[in-house]
Amino acid sequence: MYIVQIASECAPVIKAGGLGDVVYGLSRELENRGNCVELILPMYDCMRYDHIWGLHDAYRDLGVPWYGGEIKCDVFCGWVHGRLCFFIQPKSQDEFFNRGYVYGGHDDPMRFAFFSKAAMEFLLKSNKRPDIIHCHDWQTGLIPVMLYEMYQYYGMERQRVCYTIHNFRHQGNCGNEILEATGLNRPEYYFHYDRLRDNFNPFALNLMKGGIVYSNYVNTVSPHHAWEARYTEVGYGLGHTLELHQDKFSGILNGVDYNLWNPETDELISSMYGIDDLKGKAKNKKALREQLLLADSDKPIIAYIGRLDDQKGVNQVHHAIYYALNRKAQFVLLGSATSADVNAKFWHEKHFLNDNPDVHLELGFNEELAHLIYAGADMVVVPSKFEPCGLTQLISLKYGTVPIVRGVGGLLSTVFDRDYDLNHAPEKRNGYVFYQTDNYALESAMERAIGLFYEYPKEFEQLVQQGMEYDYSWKSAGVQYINVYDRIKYQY
Ligand SMILES: Nc1ncnc2c1ncn2[C@@H]1O[C@H](COP(=O)(O)OP(=O)(O)O[C@H]2O[C@H](CO)[C@@H](O)[C@H](O)[C@H]2O)[C@@H](O)[C@H]1O
Repeated sequence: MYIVQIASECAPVIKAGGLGDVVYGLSRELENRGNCVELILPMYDCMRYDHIWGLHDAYRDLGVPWYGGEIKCDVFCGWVHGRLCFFIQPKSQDEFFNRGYVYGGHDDPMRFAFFSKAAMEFLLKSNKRPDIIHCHDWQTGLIPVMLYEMYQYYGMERQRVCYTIHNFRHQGNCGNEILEATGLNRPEYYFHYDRLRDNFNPFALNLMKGGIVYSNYVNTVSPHHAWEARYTEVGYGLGHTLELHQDKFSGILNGVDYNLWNPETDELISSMYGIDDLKGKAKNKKALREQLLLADSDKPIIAYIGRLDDQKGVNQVHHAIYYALNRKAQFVLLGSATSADVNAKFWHEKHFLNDNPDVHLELGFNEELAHLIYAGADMVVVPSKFEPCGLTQLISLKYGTVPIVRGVGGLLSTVFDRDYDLNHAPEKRNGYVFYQTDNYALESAMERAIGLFYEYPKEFEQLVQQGMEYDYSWKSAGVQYINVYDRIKYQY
């Protein structure tokens, strides 16, 4: 099968979070299964160009219709760790992707609507006719809309779209200028509730809703979150739309790319190790302490890695730092804030804790350090308010780092409480789970984990190994996505 992935991120060349990991890892898995996979991405100025091999011209002066005129784009092509990627670089004064950031512009819907339009023009004009176009999140929600309403009449009538939602919180709400810009026009048509009109703001279009309505198949990234999105508030207003389109909606649990995330082969950590030899893990703990200037001691290291965002339960992340310190544990945080106030709060905290030898807060994005933390920490906390899948706990399990998570979304489907999970035999349990959003719930789970570490080290080590035994690779998800593609390929 010929599959084109269109997305705003692909690790490691451009990664703001888990979306990038998934786009890369899934593409690799699909190729390993004998499919031809290509990726289309924006050409950001802030990409990790050192991860692109053989970057060269693929299409000069691609004319992309925009507001009745056109914007010329150059399309470059190169390999990102073996994946063939096309990068779209618009030549316009808007400088859509030359701003030193991936997201965060006041005109983000316009930037990514342009990207979506340009990706479709590129497919059309370079005569690429994939069996499947796989789009991700609101940034590419307009692609199935444009395919169905325009491009099928230009010769792309056989292409089918799979649309994956990684985060319902961000839906790409915008006004009807997007319709004018992309040439879709006809606001009276698109502003219908059955099409793109936002379910709650009658004056706004919703790009994610467009993706749901027009795609041949829609999924989110875990079965439990698929249920939550339909029936609880974490669908952020799209529950009714999902209900209407339930026959083409499901949840497929993400995998982790064990080529990149595997302590037995990871070159970014200080000492490689496997399930049968955890001495290497102890060396990484030492290396982590040395790198972050933490005191050498017998204490466990508890970590948090992730965006510092309301979704991730920032207040509980903050609480976890102090609880860990009170309970004789060390704490390492690696995170980048998504809002100015959270950023200020954690910078304040970093200064306040600067001289404490048991804590290190690293504010920013650092892929290399993330590897060392996964390898060197004993436990990781994930107190998310909602979590469509969550990769942190999956990576942690592979690195023998015990996850302490809130029981929501994909966290609930992948972490099984050592003391209380009645659905799994004791030897299949792999972490700690709490449910409520208050600090006591988090404390009780942390307390149990720290207690086991100090009081029953052998049992703690066994828990570590039980976690490492889990296989959360892309194998299973790869099969499920191919089944979806097969199902929609001949659909009319
Ligand atoms: N400061 C930092 N420095 C280095 N690395 C960092 C980092 N902050 C985060 N990361 C890395 O980024 C990834 C984050 O994965 P998450 O699953 O938490 O994704 P996120 O919430 O962004 O994405 C959404 O999409 C993914 C993918 O579908 C879903 O799993 C998730 O639930 C959903 O919210 C991990 O690989 C983590 O190590």
